[in-house]
Amino acid sequence: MGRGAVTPLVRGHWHEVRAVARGLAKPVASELVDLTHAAGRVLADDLRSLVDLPSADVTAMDGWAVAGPGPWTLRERIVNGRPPGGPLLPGDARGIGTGAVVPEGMTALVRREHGTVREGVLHWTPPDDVRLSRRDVRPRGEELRAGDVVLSAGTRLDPVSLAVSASCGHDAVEVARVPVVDLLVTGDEVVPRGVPAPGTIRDSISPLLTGMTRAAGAAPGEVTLVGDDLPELVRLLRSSTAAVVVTTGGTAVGEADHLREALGIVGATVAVDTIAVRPGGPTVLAVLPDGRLVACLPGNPLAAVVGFLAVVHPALAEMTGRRVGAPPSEVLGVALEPFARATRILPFTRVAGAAVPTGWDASSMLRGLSASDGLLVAPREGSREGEALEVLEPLWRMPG
Ligand SMILES: Nc1nc2c(c(=O)[nH]1)N[C@H]1C(S)=C(S)[C@@H](COP(=O)(O)OP(=O)(O)OC[C@H]3O[C@@H](n4cnc5c(N)ncnc54)[C@H](O)[C@@H]3O)O[C@H]1N2
Ligand code: MOO
Repeated sequence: MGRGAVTPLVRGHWHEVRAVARGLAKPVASELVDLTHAAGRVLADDLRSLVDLPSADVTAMDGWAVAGPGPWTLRERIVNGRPPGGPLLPGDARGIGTGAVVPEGMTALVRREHGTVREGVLHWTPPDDVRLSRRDVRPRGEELRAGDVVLSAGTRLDPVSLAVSASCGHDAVEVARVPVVDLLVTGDEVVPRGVPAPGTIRDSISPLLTGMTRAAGAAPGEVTLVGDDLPELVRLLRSSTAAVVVTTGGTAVGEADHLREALGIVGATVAVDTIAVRPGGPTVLAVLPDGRLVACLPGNPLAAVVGFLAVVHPALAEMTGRRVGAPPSEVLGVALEPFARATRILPFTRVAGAAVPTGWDASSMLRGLSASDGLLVAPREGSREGEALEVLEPLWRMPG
C-alpha cells in the first residue's frame, strides 16, 4: 500500500493509539555488549547457559569427604578449583572446602564441626540427630543444565540478570541497540535557562522528556530550542538521524497548521491525528519517508508527558523488543464521574491503600504529577470506588 493510502487515526482511543504506535515502530539492530556495560539494555535473543550449574558435584560445606563408615584415615586434602584426583577408598577421608568438586567413591560429607582428628584419623563426633549422608553435596546441574534458557529475549538486564549471565559462562550479551530520540522544543516564549521574565516560560520539558527517554531504554540525542520558525523546524526534521524525533508545542488548533506544514514539507505521513485523551489530546504521530517516527507533543508539560506515554513509549518498547507485561493497576479510593469526551490520565496518591486523584492535574501543571504515586488511566464512562484502574509505567521517576 502506498503512503498516500494510509488513513490517520483521528481522535483515537488511548489503547488503540498505543497499538498503532507499536505497529509503526521498526525493531532496531542488535549488538554484542560486555556484561559490565549491559545494565539497563534489552536482551535481543534468548540467553542459554553455556555450562551445567554447578559444573560438577560439589560440596556445600567445609569438612571431609569420606567413604564408608568411620573412623577414616586422613589422606591428601582436595584443593578447591582443581580436580579431586582418583577415587576415595572405603575407610579414607580427605579434607574439602565449600564449593570443591567431591571425589568419586565418596559416600558422605562430614562437616568440620561434626568430626575430630586424632593422630591422622578422623572420628565421627556429631550431635545426636545428625546422620552420615551426602546431603551437603550439590549435584551437578542442580541449578541449570547447559542449553537451558536462563533469560528470555526482551528482558531488561538488571544486576541479577547480569550476574546470572556471568555465572553461566557469558562475557557479553546480544542486546538491542539503543534508539536515539531527538527533541525539538518549539515556542518563541520558551527560555532554556534561568528565571523566566514575565511573559516567558522556562523550558521544563527538556529535562522531563530526556529523562523519560532514558527510562524507556532509549538515548536522548540532540535537544534544540527552535522558536516558532517553520524553515528551521523543517531543516531540523530533515537533518535528524534519530529513530524518533519528538517536537513539543504548536499542536493546538490553528497553530498546528505550522507543524503540519513542516510535516508535509518533509514528506511525513500522519498516522495518529489527536487522541481522545485529556490531557495530551493534540498529540500527533507521523512517519517519515524512511520509516523513522516524528511525535508531536503538546507544549503544556503534563500534556507532553501523556503524549510521550501514548505514542513514544510504546514505539520505543517495540523498537528495543522490551517485553511488556500486563499493566499494573490500583484500586480506586473514590468514584470518578463520567467524562464523555475522553479517557483521562490523572495523577493519584495512595491513601489508606487506595488511589485518590491529587488534583493539580491541568495540562500546564507538573505539581500534581510531582506529588503523585503515579498516573491512572480513567475511562470516559466513569468508575466506581473500589474498581481497579490501569496505571502507567512511571518513566518520570528514578527507578527504585
Ligand atoms: N482554541 C484552542 N486552544 C487550545 C486548544 C484547542 O483545542 N483549541 N487545545 C489546548 C490544549 S488541549 C493543549 S494541550 C494546548 C496545546 O498547546 P500547543 O501544543 O500548541 O503548545 P503551545 O501553545 O506552544 O504551549 C502551550 C503552553 O505550554 C507552554 N510550553 C510550551 N513549551 C514549553 C516548555 N518546553 N516548557 C514549559 N512550558 C512550555 C507554553 O508556554 C504554553 O503556556 O493548547 C490548548 N489550546
Ligand atoms: O490535552 Mo490539553 O493537553 O488537555 O490541555
